[in-house]
Amino acid sequence: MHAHTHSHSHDHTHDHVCWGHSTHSTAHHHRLEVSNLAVSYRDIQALQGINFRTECSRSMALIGPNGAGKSTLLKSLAGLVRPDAGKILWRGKALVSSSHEIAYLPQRGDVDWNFPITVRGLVEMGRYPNLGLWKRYSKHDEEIVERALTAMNLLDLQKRQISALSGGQQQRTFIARALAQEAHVLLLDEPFTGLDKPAQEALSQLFRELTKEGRLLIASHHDLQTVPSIFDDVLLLKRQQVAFGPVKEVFTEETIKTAYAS
Ligand SMILES: Nc1ncnc2c1ncn2[C@@H]1O[C@H](COP(=O)(O)OP(=O)(O)OP(=O)(O)O)[C@@H](O)[C@H]1O
Repeated sequence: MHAHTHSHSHDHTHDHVCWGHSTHSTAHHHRLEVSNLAVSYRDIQALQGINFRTECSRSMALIGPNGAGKSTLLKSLAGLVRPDAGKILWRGKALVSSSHEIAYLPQRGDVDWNFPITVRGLVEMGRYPNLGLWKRYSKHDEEIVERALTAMNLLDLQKRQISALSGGQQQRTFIARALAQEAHVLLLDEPFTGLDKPAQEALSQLFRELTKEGRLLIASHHDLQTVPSIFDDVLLLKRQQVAFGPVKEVFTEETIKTAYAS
């Protein structure tokens, strides 16, 4: 684990980021390819036959009924669950779970919001994968944390405990941590759940900005109505893949019916 963190710390240059102002575009290298993915928990086949390709600057919704495998797919992309079969390639290589390029935000219910840590403290944790074994938290790290807090409009709240935040503020704190990590790929498990309308609107605006900057966003989502306004692509699933593609093309009455049919 530490060895991975270490080996990744050196390839952290601006040529490798998919956002920013690099003159030679490398965006086409920043592709995520999943082929024939299958995941099971002991005797439960949670997922099989998952196939899709996407890339930086796009956002993708994972849609399906309870137990369809949305969280399982996000966890396998985050390297937290080991697939039984299939491949996950990020930038042409097998995904390494400790890569700082991938950030994972668990479902709200899976987070211990009473854990004693401040907003700033949580965002600073985003720098750890980038530090390597011997490096110290530097001025540069501090600047990145500051920028992430600013971007998420959290400067005024930075000293607050995460337990004393609203749901929307908590989501922004986790996204700020992903920004501090300089993640290219954001994997979010039901980020809109528990947010009121204004907070949802703010979060979808934020999604648009993050993808415009060149990040790849993948989120499980429950509200079918808001899919077209938030996401570019959709993967409908029900333990198996029902459909994948641009929302406009594949998010149809028919595919939705297939995914939700009992
Ligand atoms: N740790 C686990 N051990 C055993 N079975 C699990 C585990 N996690 C998930 N499962 C099972 O795998 C299947 C897929 O679950 P998953 O949580 O991925 O679905 P989901 O689409 O995210 O559901 P929801 O919308 O309810 O969050 C379910 O049948 C679930 O019970």
